[in-house]
Amino acid sequence: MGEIIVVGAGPSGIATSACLNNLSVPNILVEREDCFASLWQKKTYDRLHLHLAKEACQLPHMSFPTEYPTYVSRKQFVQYLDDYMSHFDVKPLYHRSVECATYDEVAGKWCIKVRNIDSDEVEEYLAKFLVVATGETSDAYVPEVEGLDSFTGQVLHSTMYKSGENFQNKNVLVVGCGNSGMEIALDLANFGAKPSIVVRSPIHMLNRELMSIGVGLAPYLSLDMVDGAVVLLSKLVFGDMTKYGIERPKEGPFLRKKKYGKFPFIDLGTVKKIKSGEIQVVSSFKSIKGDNVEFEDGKTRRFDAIVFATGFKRSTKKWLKDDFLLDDDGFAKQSFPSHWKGCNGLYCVGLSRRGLFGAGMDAQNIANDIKALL
Ligand SMILES: Cc1cc2nc3c(=O)[nH]c(=O)nc-3n(C[C@H](O)[C@H](O)[C@H](O)COP(=O)(O)OP(=O)(O)OC[C@H]3O[C@@H](n4cnc5c(N)ncnc54)[C@H](O)[C@@H]3O)c2cc1C
Ligand SMILES: NC(=O)C1=CN([C@@H]2O[C@H](COP(=O)(O)OP(=O)(O)OC[C@H]3O[C@@H](n4cnc5c(N)ncnc54)[C@H](OP(=O)(O)O)[C@@H]3O)[C@@H](O)[C@H]2O)C=CC1
Ligand SMILES: O=C(O)C(=O)Cc1c[nH]c2ccccc12
Repeated sequence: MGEIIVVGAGPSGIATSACLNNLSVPNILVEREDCFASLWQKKTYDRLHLHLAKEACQLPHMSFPTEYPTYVSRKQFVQYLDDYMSHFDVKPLYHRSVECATYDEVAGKWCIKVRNIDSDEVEEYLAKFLVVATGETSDAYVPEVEGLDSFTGQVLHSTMYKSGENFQNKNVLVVGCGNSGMEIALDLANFGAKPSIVVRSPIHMLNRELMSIGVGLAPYLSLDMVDGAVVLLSKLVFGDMTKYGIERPKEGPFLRKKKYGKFPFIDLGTVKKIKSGEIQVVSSFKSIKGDNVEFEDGKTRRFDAIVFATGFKRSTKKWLKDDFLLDDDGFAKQSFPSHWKGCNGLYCVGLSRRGLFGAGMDAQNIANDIKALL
């Protein structure tokens, strides 16, 4: 029994539990993995850093240590979260996977079925409030590809990739040119592999400085003006990339993020390696036969490994029996700023494509709302 159940001990769930503890509101935080921030501890690659300045990534009531760099490393971020949990007395129940949550109109409570992965028993919780903090990247997405099961080389999703250490001199196909794919291709090239990356759609190329300019201008200028400035600077910095097989979209990067949730690619050195030929850009592929990949442009090439950096999906709607709070893709259905509050004491945090900063704001809003309702 617990009046408040928070599902997911990533940054969002940790921040929510901390904000509730800060208001002396008891809560139970459940997590399916055996650790907190499992994405950051177990499902991201070694060289990863936060790609927004630390001021835009810290959780409520605790700044990053002053000695931290502007762009915090994965390990530093995990250490910060560990310190944050200790400071706010956040204690997740691990190896608890939520499998069903339904609202009991008569009891006026959420009935939550949680599988204890250690005992394989199903634990049942009744709660007045339910907070969904299961993340935008909770399930790896790998597209169906004709002949993939015939591929003789290594196949992995970006969540399984750690570094290019074991890929030296290997021909590696990276599928997907989001921030994961573009940085994994860079990492492979740095370790002496021979990466090719599939770019199937136009993409914007920014770097940390341009991103910072865009985020800094956003509160003062229209989206059009911010995008205009950032795209002009991007063209000055990166030049025309069409000869390398990369087009820019017609709509600006910040408009695309707002309209489609498409994050701009923030370059950390990939573009230079594409220009030098150390990273080859290839078109979409049609099929796989053994260790040969056939591309839409008719070319066939041999690869030793395929890394699917093809993003994520969400399975929240499979266990959460509610149609108001989340859309079918598992993102907040309502638009900012009231996206975090549902009906019958249901809330979501970190599901509005506004990153860690947005998740922190959601967490504080939810804790304040629940406190006022108790
Ligand atoms: C490679 C990568 C880099 C990123 N870099 C940045 C960045 O620089 N800046 C930024 O703002 N954002 C970044 N993001 C976005 C990312 O979503 C956030 O950084 C952050 O992880 C969101 O925290 P969260 O707690 O909402 O989700 P998550 O960190 O995904 O945590 C969700 C937790 O819920 C648990 N869970 C899921 N389903 C269940 C269930 N049914 N029962 C119990 N537990 C469950 C999961 O195991 C997980 O631990 C990045 C994402 C990726 C993949
Ligand atoms: N802090 C950091 O440095 C990093 C942050 N991130 C963040 O993590 C989140 C997830 O990023 P990421 O893992 O890159 O996932 P994304 O969803 O951002 O990108 C997925 C990519 O895969 C492509 N894709 C999907 N299916 C196919 C297919 N069948 N064939 C070819 N290409 C395909 C997409 O192309 P299309 O657009 O055409 O659909 C897209 O380029 C984002 O918020 C990102 O910003 C990720 C890595 C590093
Ligand atoms: O998911 C990520 O990688 C993020 O950095 C989230 C994010 C929050 N605000 C943004 C503005 C532009 C690009 C990404 C983000």
